[in-house]
Amino acid sequence: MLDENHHLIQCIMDYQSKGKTAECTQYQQILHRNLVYLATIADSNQNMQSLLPAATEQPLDDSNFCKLVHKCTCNSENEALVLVKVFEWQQDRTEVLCLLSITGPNHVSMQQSGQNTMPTTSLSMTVSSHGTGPGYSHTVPASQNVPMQGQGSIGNYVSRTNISMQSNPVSMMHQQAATSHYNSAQGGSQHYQGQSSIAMMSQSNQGNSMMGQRPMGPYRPSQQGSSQQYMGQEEYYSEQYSHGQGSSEPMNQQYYPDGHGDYAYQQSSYTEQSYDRSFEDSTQHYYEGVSEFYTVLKEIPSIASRRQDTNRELRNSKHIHSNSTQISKAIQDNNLDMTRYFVDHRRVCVIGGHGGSGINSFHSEPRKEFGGPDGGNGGDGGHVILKADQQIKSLASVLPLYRGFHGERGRSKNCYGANGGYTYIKVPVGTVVKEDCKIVADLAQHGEEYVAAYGGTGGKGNRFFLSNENRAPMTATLGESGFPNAGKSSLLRAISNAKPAVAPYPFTTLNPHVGIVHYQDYEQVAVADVPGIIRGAHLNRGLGLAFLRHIEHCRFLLFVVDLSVSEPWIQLQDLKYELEQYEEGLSKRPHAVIGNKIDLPQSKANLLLLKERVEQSVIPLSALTGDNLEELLLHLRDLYDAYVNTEQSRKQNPVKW
Ligand SMILES: Nc1nc2c(ncn2[C@@H]2O[C@H](COP(=O)(O)OP(=O)(O)OP(=O)(O)O)[C@@H](O)[C@H]2O)c(=O)[nH]1
Ligand SMILES: [Mg+2]
Repeated sequence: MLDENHHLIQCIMDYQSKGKTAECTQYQQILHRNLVYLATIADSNQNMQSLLPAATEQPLDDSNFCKLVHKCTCNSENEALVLVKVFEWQQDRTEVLCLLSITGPNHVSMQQSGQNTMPTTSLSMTVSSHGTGPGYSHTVPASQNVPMQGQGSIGNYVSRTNISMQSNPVSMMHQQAATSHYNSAQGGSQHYQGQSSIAMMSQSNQGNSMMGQRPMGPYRPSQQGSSQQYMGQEEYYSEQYSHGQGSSEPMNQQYYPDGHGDYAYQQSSYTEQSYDRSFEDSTQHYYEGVSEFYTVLKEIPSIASRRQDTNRELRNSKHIHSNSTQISKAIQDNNLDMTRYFVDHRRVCVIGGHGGSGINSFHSEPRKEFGGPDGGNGGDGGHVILKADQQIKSLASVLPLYRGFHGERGRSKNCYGANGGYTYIKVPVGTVVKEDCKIVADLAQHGEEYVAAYGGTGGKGNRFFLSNENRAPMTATLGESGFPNAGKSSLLRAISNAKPAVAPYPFTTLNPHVGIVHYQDYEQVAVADVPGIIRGAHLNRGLGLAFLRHIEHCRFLLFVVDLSVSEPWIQLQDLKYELEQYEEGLSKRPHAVIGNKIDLPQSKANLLLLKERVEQSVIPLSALTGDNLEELLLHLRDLYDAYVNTEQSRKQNPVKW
């Protein structure tokens, strides 16, 4: 890649000196893609991220940008440090999108954890999600907006996942390209702040990235064109193919219109059966007809995918297509050897759409000045979904990065924001999807789907927080990740016969629920599941803390935190802080910290970090699978016995259920 960038930069500088702006722009765009690609790798690499702040050079202007990249790229071959600045080319060209640092030693580890551990052509995608829960539907007449200010829910959460995809051999060129092992990128970072509670307490939650494990909900019609992105992609390809057929390629040959044609170049008589040809035959056939400006070159596979992108960019240029001889010469002059490979392995970063924000609005009209809150909820962010399609024959059309559509913000008159549409990524039948080196999906049938990134939950409008206690709530939450809460209700269901509602969105539980835990010696402990608490709850944000009065008489507390999100200790800190604000000393009652969702892949790492940061022991468990519930029950009993002993030593009768 660096080698390739080096060529590109030389071309750009050449063209600049010759005043050929069109060509120059074209190459700049290609270079930009490469750099964004590098940035994607950096994004998934902690080592590199940690280096980013160190590289704070001032933004460069258009004239010296290329020189900087040139210099840095050249340095990279001999020196330990490479700095690459990625600029926004289309606009003012001075905005630094990303600073990328690669050091020699770290580079090695980066390769291991990231891109270069991929055997051949691979890609990384980033994913983030945000969404909304269900809301109330109120019919409210005309209203007027009151100046509103959405109050942040507890934190921003971005679920980011790197996925490795392998297309199972269809035939043809797989033998060389594919290898038997794949390493997916490290899971990206997630930023989540939350709390959780048992009297049971836990924060109204965001976030988990159990993308592969959450059952996919029923289809929603695509509102912003779930398939828009893909369609756009198709348009992109079909456009370039039509150019491709224009002047430089034989008339009796055509590309598949679905993207794999990029590599599966065929003659019109070429049928599906042709895929069963031997590798050599196919290869030979493959390069027929493109010899005009593509030279067959054996190159390292990891560069091949980038060359394909470059190749695609070049062919996409009307200017270049109008003068194929010129581009052919340009490629040869600059040693830009283009090779096509069957793409059977991609690393993709997918980011779910953000949930729209809820709004804070009050209804008002003549003779009805105080009509009450009517701020609608935000819409859910759109999922990013991989879908097996038998028309797709390779992963060539899969891009390195997909972002879901965002949900719309809520409006006054209790109008809910529209949900973000789904984004579909079409992949060949037989595609295997991996996250963190684990196979999470095998799309073996046409039409099978895998939700790679969930859209986030939209925020709640202030209408949601209307209650008898608060007739004029000023709270509205921002759109965020729509991932489930910490699992307090799930836990109560697991350890008792209580059946509180469980759902993958915040504020599922609106009122405290009590369940009874039975022990073999007929002792019983009552456990209360309370609504989630968000940061600022003591200021009446979210559902406030009013419900905590129900648990003021609880003798001990169970703090349930979601281990599947990053920095779970922040959930704990926030929760304790809010309790302390509600009643001094409340957070210091005898308590236990429960790390829920230990069944999720990223939880184990988070558990270690959490244990380092909290003094008391943490009980890791999974309310879903029942893992380690015994430890909780024993600890609960210890807390209970300690309470009983304390009361008895004070010659008081312990309160028993
Ligand atoms: N993978 C996994 N998912 C879990 C676990 N516990 C709960 N969940 C899921 O997390 C989501 C939220 O669970 P709830 O029990 O409703 O969470 P809560 O803390 O009660 O949420 P609120 O009532 O909204 O505050 C649900 O989709 C559960 O299936 C667990 O141990 N592992
Ligand atoms: Mg609940």
